[in-house]
Amino acid sequence: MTQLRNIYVVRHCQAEGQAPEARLTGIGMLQAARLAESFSDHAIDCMVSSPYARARQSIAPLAERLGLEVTLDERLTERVLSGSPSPDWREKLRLTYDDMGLCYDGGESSSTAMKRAVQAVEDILNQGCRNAVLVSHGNLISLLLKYFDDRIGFKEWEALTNPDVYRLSFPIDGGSPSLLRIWPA
Ligand SMILES: O=C(O)[C@H](O)COP(=O)(O)O
Repeated sequence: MTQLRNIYVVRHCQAEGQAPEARLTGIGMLQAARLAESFSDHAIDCMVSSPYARARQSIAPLAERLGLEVTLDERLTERVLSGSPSPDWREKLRLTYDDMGLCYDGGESSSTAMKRAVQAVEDILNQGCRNAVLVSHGNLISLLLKYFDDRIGFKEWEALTNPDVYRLSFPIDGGSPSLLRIWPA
C-alpha cells in the first residue's frame, strides 16, 4: 500500500472580522473545539498557522490537546487583493483566478500569493512531518489548492465555509498529491 503524508489545510473558524487581530466569535470557539475533537485521532505531528488571531485561535484547542507547538508562518497570511477597498471586489477577485499575474494597486497577484503558500507546504514536507495541520485563510487556501489541482478556482473559493478542511495526501516516495475536501465533517 502506498504510504502517504497528509497535510490538512484548514480555513479558520467563524471570526469577528478580517483584521489580523480579529478574534473568533462564540460560535467560532465552539467550532475550534469541534475541530480539535475531529483531529484527535489523526496522529498530527506538526502544526503551522497564519499568525492572524483567528487562525491561531482555531487551532489552539487541538494544539493544547496534543501538547504540540504551533509554528507561525507569515507566508500563510491572507492574500491582499488590492490596497484600497472596492465595491466590485468579488468580480476583481474572480478575474485573478483566470489571470494569475493580475495585480491591483497595493495588492498581490494570485501567482505571488500561491508561491508563498506552496513554499510553506514544501517546508512542512521537508521537515518530515507525516500528518500536518496548516491553518490559513480563504483566498490563500484556494490558491494553494489550485497549485495542486487546477480545477480549483473562484467557485471553490465561494463554496468555502468557516471552518473548512481539505486534505492533501502526498505519496511518500514522491509524486502528485491527491486532494479531498473532508469538511463539513
Ligand atoms: O478570501 C477570503 O475568503 C477572504 O479574504 C476572507 O478571508 P478569511 O478566510 O480570513 O475570512
